[in-house]
Amino acid sequence: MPIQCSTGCHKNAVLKRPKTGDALCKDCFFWVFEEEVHHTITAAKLFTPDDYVAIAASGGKDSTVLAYIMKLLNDRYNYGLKLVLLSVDEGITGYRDDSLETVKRNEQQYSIPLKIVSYDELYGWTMDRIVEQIGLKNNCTFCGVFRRQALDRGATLLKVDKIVTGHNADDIAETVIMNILRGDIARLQRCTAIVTASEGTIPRSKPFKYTYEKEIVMYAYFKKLDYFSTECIYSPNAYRGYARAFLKDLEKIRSTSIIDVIHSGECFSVRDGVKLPTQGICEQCGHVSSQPVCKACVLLEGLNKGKPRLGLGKTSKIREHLKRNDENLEGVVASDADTHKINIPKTINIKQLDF
Ligand SMILES: Nc1ncnc2c1ncn2[C@@H]1O[C@H](COP(=O)(O)OP(=O)(O)OP(=O)(O)O)[C@@H](O)[C@H]1O
Repeated sequence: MPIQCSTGCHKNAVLKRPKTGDALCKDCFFWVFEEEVHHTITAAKLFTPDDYVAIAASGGKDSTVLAYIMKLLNDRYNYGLKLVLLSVDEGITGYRDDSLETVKRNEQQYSIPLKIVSYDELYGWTMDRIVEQIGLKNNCTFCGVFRRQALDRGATLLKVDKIVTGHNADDIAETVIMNILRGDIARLQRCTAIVTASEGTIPRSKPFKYTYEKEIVMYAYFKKLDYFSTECIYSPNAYRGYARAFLKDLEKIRSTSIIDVIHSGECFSVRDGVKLPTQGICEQCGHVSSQPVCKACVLLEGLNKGKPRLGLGKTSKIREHLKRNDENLEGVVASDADTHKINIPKTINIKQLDF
């Protein structure tokens, strides 16, 4: 016998909400999903009228749903935002070129203009070439550091006021766990912030901070959104994979685990007097950095000097060498043994969800 939607709308339920366990029909699910994101946006005052906002768009499920919902809420609630899609082409043949085709279709489907910046034009390197140098291990470090800066650079070119990313509640909870396991209190303090903004950078926010990944997948599925679902061919998911697996296990026992971990992260505070890194400007490229030379410049220097592992080891030592323009970098370059990898799939198959 069909189960009725728990809102009392008299329609049949088609899903069980992962966040609350409620049985809902499609329309009521769409409504609660959209209203929760609207609540997150308004409660945190993420935007002001006339803001020009770049949606960081990879073509994946999170940023595709984000682009769709930003447009929907902007129209429904008259936020008064001017929207633009901003994509970074990391130069990964057979992956990013295909996902960018999806973003190009989204540009037409949602009538939001698109700007693409590439690692090749910004750094003179594509990820394909970086992987040729460094191999599959550690390549995510390059990609993550370069992408962060590339988004900033693209946003500066566009002269936007704000950037939004599709980071969801699961991503944030994983980051909390990773920072605890690494004892990284500086990042632990920052990682749950819904807006990150340091002087001289364009503020970034996460409207999906409280949105479960499973619900984003369901929303995209029932709305039949056009998104790219293949995993990155170079990403074995590194350390994050362990945190992800741990969180998924917790979620099976207790559905609120994701939000609970985020709340725990928010409750941490650093004792007065504990020294934390301060943000400054990179001496080489002028971008924001907590070190005299930013990580992107250190990594680039290594690539250009034919020492791609530079920057993967103890960064303080490497920066000293860079300062002295030291050509002999032996002994400061990380070995393969410094990293641990695990292969855990990131996408959720909608058929595996518990309806
Ligand atoms: N190449 C890119 N260009 C623009 N934005 C990106 C790119 N890669 C990632 N992002 C932004 O960072 C967010 C988190 O990226 P992550 O790599 O964790 O992917 P994800 O969780 O699979 O998200 P998505 O489903 O949107 O790809 C994305 O939602 C998007 O907003």
